[in-house]
Amino acid sequence: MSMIAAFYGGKSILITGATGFLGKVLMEKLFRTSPNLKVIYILVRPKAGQTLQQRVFQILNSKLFEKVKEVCPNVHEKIRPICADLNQNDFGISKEDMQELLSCTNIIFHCAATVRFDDPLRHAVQLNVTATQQLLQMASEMPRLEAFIHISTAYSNCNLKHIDEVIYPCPVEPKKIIDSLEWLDDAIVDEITPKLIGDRPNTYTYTKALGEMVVHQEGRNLNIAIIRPSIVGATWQEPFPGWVDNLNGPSGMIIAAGKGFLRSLRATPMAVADLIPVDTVVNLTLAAGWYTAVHRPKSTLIYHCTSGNLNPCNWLKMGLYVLATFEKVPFEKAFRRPNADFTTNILSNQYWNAVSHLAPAIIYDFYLRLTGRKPRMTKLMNRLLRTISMLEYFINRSWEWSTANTEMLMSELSPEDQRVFNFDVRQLNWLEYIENYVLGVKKYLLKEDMAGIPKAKQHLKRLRNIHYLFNTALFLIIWRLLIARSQMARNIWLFIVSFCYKFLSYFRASSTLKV
Ligand SMILES: CCCCCCCCCCCCCCCCCCCCCCCCCCCC(=O)SCCNC(=O)CCNC(=O)[C@H](O)C(C)(C)COP(=O)(O)OP(=O)(O)OC[C@H]1O[C@@H](n2cnc3c(N)ncnc32)[C@H](O)[C@@H]1OP(=O)(O)O
Ligand SMILES: NC(=O)C1=CN([C@@H]2O[C@H](COP(=O)(O)OP(=O)(O)OC[C@H]3O[C@@H](n4cnc5c(N)ncnc54)[C@H](OP(=O)(O)O)[C@@H]3O)[C@@H](O)[C@H]2O)C=CC1
Repeated sequence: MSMIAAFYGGKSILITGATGFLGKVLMEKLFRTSPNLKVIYILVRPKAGQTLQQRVFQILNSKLFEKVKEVCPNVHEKIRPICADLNQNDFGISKEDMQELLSCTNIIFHCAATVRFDDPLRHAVQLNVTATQQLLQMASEMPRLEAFIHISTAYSNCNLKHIDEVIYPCPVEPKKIIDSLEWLDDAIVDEITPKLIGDRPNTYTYTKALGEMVVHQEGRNLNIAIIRPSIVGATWQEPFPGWVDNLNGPSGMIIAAGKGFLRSLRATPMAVADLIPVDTVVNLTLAAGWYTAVHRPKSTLIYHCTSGNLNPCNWLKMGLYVLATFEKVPFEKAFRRPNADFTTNILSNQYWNAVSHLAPAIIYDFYLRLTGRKPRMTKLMNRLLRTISMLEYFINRSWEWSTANTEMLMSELSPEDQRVFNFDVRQLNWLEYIENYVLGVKKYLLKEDMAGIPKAKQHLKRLRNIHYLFNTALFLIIWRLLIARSQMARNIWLFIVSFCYKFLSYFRASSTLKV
């Protein structure tokens, strides 16, 4: 019997960010392995014209939850959506709901965050810092609380090269930042943002670091653990391989490469591609929840959930695995054939951006205009280039994360728990994982049918022929222009023609002699 699964039985669990990528997988695993848990409270906001109930209904009826329904048929009764917006005071939770949460919650998993790299500082602080502070305040009023698990990111200290499982202080206290944002106007905040974030690349990593500091300072009387995952990717094993539902991190890039939009990338081929499957993060999170509640460590433990030091893979290998998978399972209606290069040089990257990205987009838009349609490719390409420029920081560096706490936790698990809540990334086969990831992107993000693969292959063949034809025509035009203008080009041309003629004559003569 799994001790961890048994521990969550009968518990009331509060999850923030349950409608997000990680939150959904966390909820699924909890219901599947501890179907006798009492209730999962989820803080949800109405969104995109959908009520809370509609959002929950959609999640529970998705493919991800198919297995859950077999082991926990009354899952609808065990999930309790609570209307909440983490940007509001007291999260805008009604008095009755708040009362229930305060008196019943046993475990908190705080996953909600803004993961956008370009969020204005004010918004990122509101969600990643102030909301965390408010949740800690709530937690301190919960008499039955056994553990508070905060999800951070391994990149919260990406300004360092070697990162230990400790909290690194930020120069300006989070409280001071929160206070000053109350009276500073947006223009001044924008002006001081680069100074505040310092050598971090964006407001996301900076505010996640501030969030950790808040947890450390204001959660002293609570049983807390912090999980720091690196780049979270599709599921590895559970509930099935390759599940993914948003474009963050590599998923968007896999689509862009598979559809032939992304043809070159400024990336360091040998830098470590620190991907971690979402189900691995969830297993570690649940194990940490159990350990924190049962063993009550004296200080806040931080767990690095990374792959680089245990089972490293670099961007070159990952890129080649992705490209190899496109050969077997191509995406439909590609713009160009998937084929990409990594470059580390900024100038050559700009050249390839112009030649491989912008020029084909402009030519295609010209064709759309000619055929009376609205041009859209250049706009799309510029958006993609902007996204890539924000990811470049992460694909041109390597970090070393120590994993002593994570390894300690693994050793504390029974053999059964090591199997059910497996977070040993050493067992991961990257090629197999990437194949399933690409397949998952095709199925769950692009909603493409496997029956369309022969047609997609046919389409790629057509694109290859167009590519050859285009290159040949371009070569001939340039050559013709050169011959018209340069004596040297004419001489080379005459030399090639006479050489070919002599070669053919010799070949013909020798074959006549043989007969
Ligand atoms: C030498 C030889 C080599 C040969 C081999 C070469 C092979 C190369 C093949 C290439 C194969 C590729 C596979 C490898 C991938 C490499 C890249 C991997 C990148 C990894 C990055 C890791 C970062 C990790 C950081 C830390 C991790 C975390 O803690 S947080 C999680 C990460 N967070 C994010 O990823 C958020 C990023 N997103 C944003 O910040 C914003 O969305 C944005 C700034 C990117 C865009 O903002 P904007 O306001 O313009 O648009 P928005 O409204 O958000 O969306 C507009 C449309 O764009 C779509 N979208 C959104 N995000 C992405 C995305 N990441 N990728 C693609 N598209 C995206 C969005 O859905 C919208 O679409 P529509 O609705 O259709 O308009
Ligand atoms: N994805 C990754 O690569 C990594 C993620 N992480 C961390 O993991 C955690 C989960 O990330 P992930 O699941 O990928 O992110 P998602 O963007 O998929 O999910 C974010 C969640 O936060 C919720 N949320 C955002 N704003 C509010 C708000 N104002 N009120 C209520 N809820 C809100 C979202 O709700 P809604 O659906 O309503 O928008 C959603 O449920 C985050 O803390 C992130 O920092 C760490 C490392 C890597």
